Amino acid sequence: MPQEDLMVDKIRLALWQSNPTVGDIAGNLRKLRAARTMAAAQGVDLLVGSELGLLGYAPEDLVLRDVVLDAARDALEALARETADGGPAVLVGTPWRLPEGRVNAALLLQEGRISGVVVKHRLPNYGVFDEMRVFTPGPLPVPVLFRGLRLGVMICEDMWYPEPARHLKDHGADFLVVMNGSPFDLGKSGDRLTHARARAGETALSLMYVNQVGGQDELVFDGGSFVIGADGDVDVAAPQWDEALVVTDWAPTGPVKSWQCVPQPRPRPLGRWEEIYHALCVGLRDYVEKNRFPGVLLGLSGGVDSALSAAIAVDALGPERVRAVMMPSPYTSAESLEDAAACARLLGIELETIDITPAMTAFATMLAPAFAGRAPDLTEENIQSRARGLTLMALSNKLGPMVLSTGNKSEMSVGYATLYGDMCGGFAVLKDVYKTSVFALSRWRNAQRPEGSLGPAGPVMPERVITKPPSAELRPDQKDEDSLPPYDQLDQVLQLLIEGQAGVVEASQRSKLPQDLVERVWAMLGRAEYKRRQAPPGVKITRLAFGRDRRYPITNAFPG
Ligand SMILES: Nc1ncnc2c1ncn2[C@@H]1O[C@H](COP(=O)(O)OP(=O)(O)OC[C@H]2O[C@@H]([n+]3cccc(C(=O)O)c3)[C@H](O)[C@@H]2O)[C@@H](O)[C@H]1O
Ligand SMILES: Nc1ncnc2c1ncn2[C@@H]1O[C@H](COP(=O)(O)OP(=O)(O)OP(=O)(O)O)[C@@H](O)[C@H]1O
Ligand SMILES: NC(=O)CC[C@H](N)C(=O)O
Repeated sequence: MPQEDLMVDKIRLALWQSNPTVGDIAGNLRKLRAARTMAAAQGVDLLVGSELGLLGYAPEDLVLRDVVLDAARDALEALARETADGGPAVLVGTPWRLPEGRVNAALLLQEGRISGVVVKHRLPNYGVFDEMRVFTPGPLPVPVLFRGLRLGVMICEDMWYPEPARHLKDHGADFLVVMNGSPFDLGKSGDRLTHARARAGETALSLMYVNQVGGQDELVFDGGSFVIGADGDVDVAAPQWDEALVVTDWAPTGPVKSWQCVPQPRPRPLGRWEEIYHALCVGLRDYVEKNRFPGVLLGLSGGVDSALSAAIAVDALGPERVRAVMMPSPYTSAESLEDAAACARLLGIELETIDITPAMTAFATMLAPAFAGRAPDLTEENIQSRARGLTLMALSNKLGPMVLSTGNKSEMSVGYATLYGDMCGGFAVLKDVYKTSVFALSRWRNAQRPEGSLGPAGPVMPERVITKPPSAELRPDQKDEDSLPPYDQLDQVLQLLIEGQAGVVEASQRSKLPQDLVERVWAMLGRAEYKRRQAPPGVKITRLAFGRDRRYPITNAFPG
């Protein structure tokens, strides 16, 4: 019977906002089956997943391996057979092999078979994306048929340009369904809505947007799936930062009988600091869980970076999975000892003390002949930082938790950190957070406990940790501002030079700060590239994070 004759007058679609683990096809399939069972219990006709949901986004070079594609195909064929049970059909994202090459695809599974394949047309190849490297682009998409409906399926980047949606509309799409692996950054949810509204407006079609949630290496996915009407109004919104199965009801309405979704109450939108804090917790939690660490350990100095890193770790993993170590030297102040102890107490974590003075003495003795006649300088300061790094790595080797690195974006920008010292570790949760934001997030967390947190209510660090001048305490009376511009100025200039891509003259004009200060920051930024290449990964939250997003040569003789 022709599909049009089967045309339904209402349909129930479930949006499956899932947190897959990249590469875990069997585990992701298990979760998809569980979601389908839940959807079946609610009378769902079609379950819609996120981009490459079976393998997880972003799979990078994994999809170049034939065994991976074979495993994805076997899993898909098994799931397709299961849809003969009369339960919901499934629209699932997966890498797929076609005669033209390896593609980023969406497969419609219904009535025991694969009934449609849609291929991603626009492969993003900028910023953190490298899809041209591993996939062949498909032609402009045409609708897939489901119970007489023409589903206008697009995959992520395809929604960011007008042609795919227009092509689907020209081929009779009843509404648009977009499957996404769209990572979080500040401002991303606004961008998504702008593009979704543009496509809905141009085609006069409603649009369903399904995104992944969870952390994957440096990327974190906020979910935030939604449905908008052709008028651009948000009818349905899934929560951010959590897995969700959202059941939606659709019917042709209005004078022209266009398919629309029945509106639902929407979750409370998150504020700026709350959103960033969630991103950091989810990014760290999933890195630790998906790489199967029992927990984390970190140096707790009494300073704000390690205090905030510890708070995030406790909120994400629970106090019993976070271990802190105070490693005093002769330069450590009584204030720092008190503040580290107070942080640990407030967070409910164990604080161990391991004095690094014996290591400093041992190195001084070992190096004395080689250093004869030379005055102490930065070398000895870095040895302190390295003694701490070595101690933490030894504890990690012996006991199993991953070392949490505490460096922030301001320090990473200008190289204000010791290679193989405080830069050592597996993951740097604050890597993309400027120091001024570290202060703001600390104040925010002291004032409220985030929803879903495994940490305590109430303040997590003494006020003094936030208000005292930052110091590395590697020599008497040292302050960060002896070597760096004040953080409010430094961060303003860095944001202009990095995210704003401004030149020195423009950054000086826009910040109203002296050009020689901006030149100094620009020089430090360039010189520190070698350190950043050796830095641990961390959660991307800004428009331009270090790592895959910003690739400058280390050896770089371009003047200015
Ligand atoms: N282009 C390049 N490619 C590869 N390697 C390069 C390099 N340039 C230098 N190097 C190597 O790197 C070494 C210099 O780097 P490194 O040993 O790290 O030392 P360095 O950058 O000279 O000093 C560390 C800086 O970080 C500050 N710090 C340390 C610890 C904590 C904090 C804090 O407040 O959080 C701040 C400290 O006050 C100092 O300003 C050189 O001796 C050389 O071996
Ligand atoms: N006395 C210490 N005991 C334990 N860890 C330390 C100590 N000093 C430094 N560290 C570790 O090294 C990291 C870099 O610390 P440092 O004090 O040099 O600068 P910072 O960037 O101001 O960090 P923080 O604000 O946490 O002090 C700290 O975050 C901490 O993890
Ligand atoms: N997976 C993708 O195609 C992501 C690209 C897209 N522009 C986004 O970040 O939302």
